[in-house]
Amino acid sequence: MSLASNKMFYVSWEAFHRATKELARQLLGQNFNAIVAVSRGGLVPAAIIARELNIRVLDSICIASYNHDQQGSLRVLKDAHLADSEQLLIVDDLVDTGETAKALRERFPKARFVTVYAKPQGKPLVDHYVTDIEQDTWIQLPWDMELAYSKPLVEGA
Ligand SMILES: O=P(O)(O)OC[C@H]1O[C@H](OP(=O)(O)OP(=O)(O)O)[C@H](O)[C@@H]1O
Ligand SMILES: O=c1[nH]c(=O)c2nc[nH]c2[nH]1
Ligand SMILES: [Mg+2]
Repeated sequence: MSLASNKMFYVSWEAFHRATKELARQLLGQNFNAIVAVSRGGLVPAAIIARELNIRVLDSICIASYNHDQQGSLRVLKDAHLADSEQLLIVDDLVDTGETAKALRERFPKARFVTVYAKPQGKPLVDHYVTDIEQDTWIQLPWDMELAYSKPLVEGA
C-alpha cells in the first residue's frame, strides 16, 4: 500500500514500548538465547525484548525493501552471523506484505519470528505479534515522526 491511501495508524514512543513489552511477555519462558534484529525497524523492539528477557547476545540482518512507502525489490545488505536454531528469536517492527518475513523464514527456518504489528497478508508468517493493523493502513512509527503544532478544530483542518 502507499501513503496515498491516507489511512494512518500513529504510534507514539510510549505505545510502541508498551506493545513491545507485551510481546516480550508473550515470549516469557520460551528460553531464547539470542536475537537477530531485522534492521532497521527491528532494532528498537529487539533492544526492548532483549532487556525484558535478559538476552545479551544480539546480531542484525540488514534488509531494505521500501523507499519510504514504496516497496521495491528486497536487498540483504548484511547477513547475520548467528546460527539458525529454535532458541534464536528474529525480531522486526512489523509485517506488511510478508515479503521480508518470507526471506527471513528461508534464511532462518528453525528460528521464531516475531513482530509488534501485523497486517493480514503477512500475519500467517509470524509466530507472535501484538497488534492487528488493516492492510490498507500505513503504520507511522515514532522514529519517523516529530511533535508539531496542531490547529484548533474551529480553524478547520
Ligand atoms: O512485510 P513487508 O511488506 O516486507 O514489509 C515489512 C518490512 O518493511 C519495513 O522495513 P523497510 O524495508 O522499510 O526498512 P527499514 O526497516 O530500514 O525501515 C519494516 O521494518 C519491515 O521490515
Ligand atoms: O513505517 C512503515 N509503516 C508501514 O505500514 C510499513 N509497511 C511496510 N513498511 C512499513 N513501514
Ligand atoms: Mg524493516
